[in-house]
Amino acid sequence: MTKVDIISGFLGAGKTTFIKQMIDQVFQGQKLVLIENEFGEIGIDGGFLKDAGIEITEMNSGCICCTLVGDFSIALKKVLDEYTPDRVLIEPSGVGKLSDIVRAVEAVKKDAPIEIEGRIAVVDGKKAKMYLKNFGEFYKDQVASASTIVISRTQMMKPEAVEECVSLLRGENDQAAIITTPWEQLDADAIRRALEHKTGMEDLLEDVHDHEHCHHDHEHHDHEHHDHEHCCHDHEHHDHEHCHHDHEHHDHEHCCHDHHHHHADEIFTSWGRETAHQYTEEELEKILQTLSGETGCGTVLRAKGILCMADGTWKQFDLVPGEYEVREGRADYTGRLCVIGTDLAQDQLAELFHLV
Ligand SMILES: Nc1nc2c(ncn2[C@@H]2O[C@H](COP(=O)(O)OP(=O)(O)OP(=O)(O)O)[C@@H](O)[C@H]2O)c(=O)[nH]1
Repeated sequence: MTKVDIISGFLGAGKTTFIKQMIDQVFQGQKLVLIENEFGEIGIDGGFLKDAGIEITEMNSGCICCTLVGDFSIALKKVLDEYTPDRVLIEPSGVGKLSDIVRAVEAVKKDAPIEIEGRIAVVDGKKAKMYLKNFGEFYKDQVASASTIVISRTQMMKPEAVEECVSLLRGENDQAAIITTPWEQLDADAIRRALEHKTGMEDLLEDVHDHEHCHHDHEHHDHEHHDHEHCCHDHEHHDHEHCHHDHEHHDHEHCCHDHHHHHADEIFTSWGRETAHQYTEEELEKILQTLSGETGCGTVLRAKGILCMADGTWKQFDLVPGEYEVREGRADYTGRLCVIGTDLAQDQLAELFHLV
């Protein structure tokens, strides 16, 4: 019997980081295959997992959604035949719907001995509210379809903000185990318990408490709402809000008429480049600062890349709104970068990265 875990989560939520932690702590000694489906991305994450001896299959032909469910089922079957793994980890694109992937995996059950263990949604705790509001169609599906919700970045959040986030998520899913503990404090047993979702009596009581709390919270914390908006770039928020009226409308339709829903590529676009351009540290810093804030290039939701620096070293970067990280990287065959968002102005992005 091959176990299957699906690790969904919006753009930049922390899926890859959490998968890495699970591989290190929870799935040691198991024969693993990771199936990744990135949205318009050049595979930038793969390196460390390959080093760890994990077999990686990338599905880059498009976002696994209703139209690709059949293709995905075939790809999964192929992986099962080829590697006979103990466990398959599936990392869908950030804008994929968890329910679509579950359906695709379920379809393989009749042909192969598999069992879905974890339906995981990784959620960036600092952005859950904004994203639920602005990208509800994709976001809600991930949260609502999950058996375990993993909140990232809780170590950077005030306890009240974590509680508020839990309440919001509970509003979409009152069954899932919700991991609120900062990841560096999580050990294998804690993760395993959450994945198996074996809640003891105390956990159950806590759930009830959280749930009650949730309604209460919704009613009275408008001021908190503004705080949150503020930390996630007010301007962007308004942009999103603007475009979201439409989405909300369709969201509603989605509930009633499934065929009216959006495909990820109708809403999100990606821009990627390979480049031999060499950047100074200051240049890169400035670009990332611009990109994580008011870009004037559209709404940037995610960017990552690996670039050659003027001093011959390589730097890898990861960016979500309001936050970015630069790490030492290993030389690649050339520099590569990718930006995902809505209404992206590609020419301006090229200019920002000095690629015109
Ligand atoms: N400090 C901290 N950083 C985190 C946490 N989760 C994610 N990150 C950072 O957020 C960035 C994005 O994390 P990834 O694991 O690549 O996110 P992802 O969901 O795989 O992103 P996609 O590539 O869009 O699918 C990285 O820079 C991570 O180091 C967390 O809990 N704490």
